[in-house]
Amino acid sequence: MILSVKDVYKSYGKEHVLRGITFEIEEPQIIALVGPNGSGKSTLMNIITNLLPADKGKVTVLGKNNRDPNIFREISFMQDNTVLYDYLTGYDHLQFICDVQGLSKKQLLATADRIGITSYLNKKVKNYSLGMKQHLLLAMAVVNKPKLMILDEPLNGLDPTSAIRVRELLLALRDEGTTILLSSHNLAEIDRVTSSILFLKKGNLIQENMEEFEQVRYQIAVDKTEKAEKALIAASIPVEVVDGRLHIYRRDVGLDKVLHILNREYIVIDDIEKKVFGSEERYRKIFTEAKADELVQV
Ligand SMILES: Nc1ncnc2c1ncn2[C@@H]1O[C@H](COP(=O)(O)OP(=O)(O)OP(=O)(O)O)[C@@H](O)[C@H]1O
Repeated sequence: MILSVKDVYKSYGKEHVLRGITFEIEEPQIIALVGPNGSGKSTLMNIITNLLPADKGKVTVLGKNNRDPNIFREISFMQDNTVLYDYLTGYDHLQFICDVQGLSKKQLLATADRIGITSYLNKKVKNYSLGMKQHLLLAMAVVNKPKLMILDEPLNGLDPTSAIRVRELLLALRDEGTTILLSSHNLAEIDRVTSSILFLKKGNLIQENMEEFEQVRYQIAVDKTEKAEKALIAASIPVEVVDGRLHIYRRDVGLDKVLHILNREYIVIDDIEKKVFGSEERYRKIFTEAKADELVQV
């Protein structure tokens, strides 16, 4: 078991932020924690890493109680950039972690190189841009080669090139066997990296696998819509016609089969558009349409 969170409650005064959160991560993967501002994502991450005590509940990290300080040899926690010191350099920050954890200078420099921060490693953090700070925080989270990384909004403030780099880094780390629990408001990026999402709503958790809700729909414009629709229905392919375009879900059939049938009927294809219904649509459904009694406690 990589992470087990059991029945965790947390209130600030009368505000009940977490109302019995339970979930487990068994296999290495990237899993996202998603919810509106103030829904309790940072609170949950702080509790998992024992920076904040829960009112009730139990957290086990890599088989150890999260109160065991030794867990930080195998996990890391990337918080927001308020944890950085303006008058220290990036190198100083990394060196501190390396000193505490007995890691070599070679490992420090290799990490800086991997994250792409070598060119500004010796500058003071007060001169860093938001993106540079994010990269330093990531380097600090990676340097001890953790089995579990907990990342609070790692994609915040990154330009598209940096976001692509960080996404590739996260996928590479996952392939190396690292489990990553990350919070993000960037749902398009989440679609690209995660296999599972934990939606936090009103203190409860709704856990969903991307495979289960992600849908791909092809919208095809053809010269003879009615003829195409009949041919597809005759081949038992479910199709809807919306605004003169054929709508077909990938879960029902492969695109190659559809194209084969249209070709066979001498139907000319003007345009094909692929639409992915991912976490953004799911988010909208959960946070704007779902009623409280639809919430599933996992
Ligand atoms: N130390 C604290 N004292 C009192 N209330 C707090 C404290 N920390 C957080 N809260 C409240 O708990 C709720 C959850 O905050 P939290 O920061 O965990 O949310 P979040 O999902 O991480 O938000 P965001 O997406 O904006 O980062 C908010 O209503 C916040 O005001």
